[in-house]
Amino acid sequence: MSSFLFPSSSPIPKPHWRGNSIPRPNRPITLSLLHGNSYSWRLSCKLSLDFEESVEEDEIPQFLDFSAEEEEEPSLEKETVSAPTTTLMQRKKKKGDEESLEDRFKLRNGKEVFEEKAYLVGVERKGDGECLFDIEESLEELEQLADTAGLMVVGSTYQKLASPNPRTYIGSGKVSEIKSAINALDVETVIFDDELSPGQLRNLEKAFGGDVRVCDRTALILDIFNQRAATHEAALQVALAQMEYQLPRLTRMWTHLERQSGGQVKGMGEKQIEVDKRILRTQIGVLKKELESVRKHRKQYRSRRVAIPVPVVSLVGYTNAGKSTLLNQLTGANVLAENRLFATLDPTTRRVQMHNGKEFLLTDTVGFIQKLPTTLVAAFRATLEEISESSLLVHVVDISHPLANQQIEAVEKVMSELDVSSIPKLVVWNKVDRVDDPHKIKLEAEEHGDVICISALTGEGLDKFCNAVHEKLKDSMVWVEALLPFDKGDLLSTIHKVGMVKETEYTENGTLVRAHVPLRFAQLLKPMRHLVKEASYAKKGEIES
Ligand SMILES: Nc1nc2c(ncn2[C@@H]2O[C@H](COP(=O)(O)OP(=O)(O)OP(=O)(O)O)[C@@H](O)[C@H]2O)c(=O)[nH]1
Ligand SMILES: [Mg+2]
Repeated sequence: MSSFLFPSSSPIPKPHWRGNSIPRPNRPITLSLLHGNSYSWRLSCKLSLDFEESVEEDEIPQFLDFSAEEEEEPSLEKETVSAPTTTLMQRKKKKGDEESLEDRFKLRNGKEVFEEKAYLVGVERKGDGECLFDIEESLEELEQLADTAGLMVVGSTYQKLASPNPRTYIGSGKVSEIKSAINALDVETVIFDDELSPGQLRNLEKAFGGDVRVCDRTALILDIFNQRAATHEAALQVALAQMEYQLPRLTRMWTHLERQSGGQVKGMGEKQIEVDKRILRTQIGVLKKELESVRKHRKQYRSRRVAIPVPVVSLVGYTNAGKSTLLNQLTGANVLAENRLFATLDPTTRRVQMHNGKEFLLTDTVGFIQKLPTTLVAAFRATLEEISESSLLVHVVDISHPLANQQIEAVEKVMSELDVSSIPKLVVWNKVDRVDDPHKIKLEAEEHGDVICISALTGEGLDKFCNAVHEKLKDSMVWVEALLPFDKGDLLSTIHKVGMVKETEYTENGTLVRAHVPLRFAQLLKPMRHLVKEASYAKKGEIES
């Protein structure tokens, strides 16, 4: 566990342990520490249990179930036992369905997670032209997100409203309807398609009863990012985004104090909330400092890369569009590419060598999604800054997706927030092997003019893609004439690799090159460009005399 998330002295989390299987001697068991009130926090660790005495099979508890009470905790903490712990046990006993419960532990993102039953809820805003996806499409995507997070979606509903209800997001009738569905379908988590305010979250939890976890799209995405974070920097960024999300939502945690004491300690809960918030703010500060130092290191690495005059091309696009598959195809890299959302969080850069000997660096990075949480965009800004330093942006589109147009718009919306409008762009329609009528799609692409059709999976169109990249890179190159002395043969071969050579001429003082080269490289060639001027002045002088 990352110690910055839940230091043992912090009263913020309500740790709640769940074991994944029936404990038996010498059999490894995975314990998951779940946060009681939010879906956002989870830690898993594997351990083996030693039984001190032999016990009969039927005496062995069917599921390990620890609450924070068993640990040395401050007394305030002891009073807050997470409700879902008992729910899971009761539910299991109630159903008597031991095996099916064990079956619900699934491997997700390399981690074992308990596949909770989830119910999805959305609101369609009447007359809202802002929304790119209609409500059913948005809920479908939410289902994919839930699946990626390791949840089992058992139902969904939505309501058309002029604007979401400020108290409960949905109307009271809908709340009752969902309550019935919770009972009928044995729902453990209700996920809302929009970010809920702290008040809405609290009221909904109250309305559904303590057993049910209520979370929103943002918490779900943060949870996926948390599961996916593979590097230290990504983990820090996600933890920061989670804490920023959590900060205004701390309010509900201590309200039980007032309830339990019949109001005698009124105000105590509020005091504790302030303490919690202060602790969380301190942790946020520590995280930010740690992130800064990690970033400093990455910057150093990047500046070393900048010294290499190879143009950088960044792949951007909606999550699952095929960016990593394209990088893998072109470079033989081994970036995880799979049919789940947010497979990639960290930027990966590889060198692409084209058939004609030209080279460029290709960077794959985190995918976008509609309603991307602002806390995440802010936390990942540094990672996304890599994009703003590229010579070319390649927007990868999954053209086989029924919502390709909406996805394009969603990507453009995020890009407009990133201040990259000055960088040349190339649009690539990927997965042409999956469309019903590839011929029609290719004709459409031709009509658009600036679109390349490819299949990153089969390799179709990749040569055309590389040529288009090279042509586009010319936009970010500058025209130079340089006289390279004969002992600078290495520079000449670099110009051939990264630039576009129009002509070379061998003179008695060296090779005269006329070419388009990346701006950074043009600066490196400055002394040799002066040589051209000097040579032409000298020539002019000779003619005149
Ligand atoms: N049929 C087909 N499938 C593809 C193609 N390109 C990618 N895929 C599949 O689409 C899924 C997503 O591919 P990724 O490369 O992981 O997508 P990504 O854009 O990197 O996704 P994120 O990292 O989540 O942003 C994988 O199952 C790929 O095999 C293609 O050209 N044709
Ligand atoms: Mg990827």
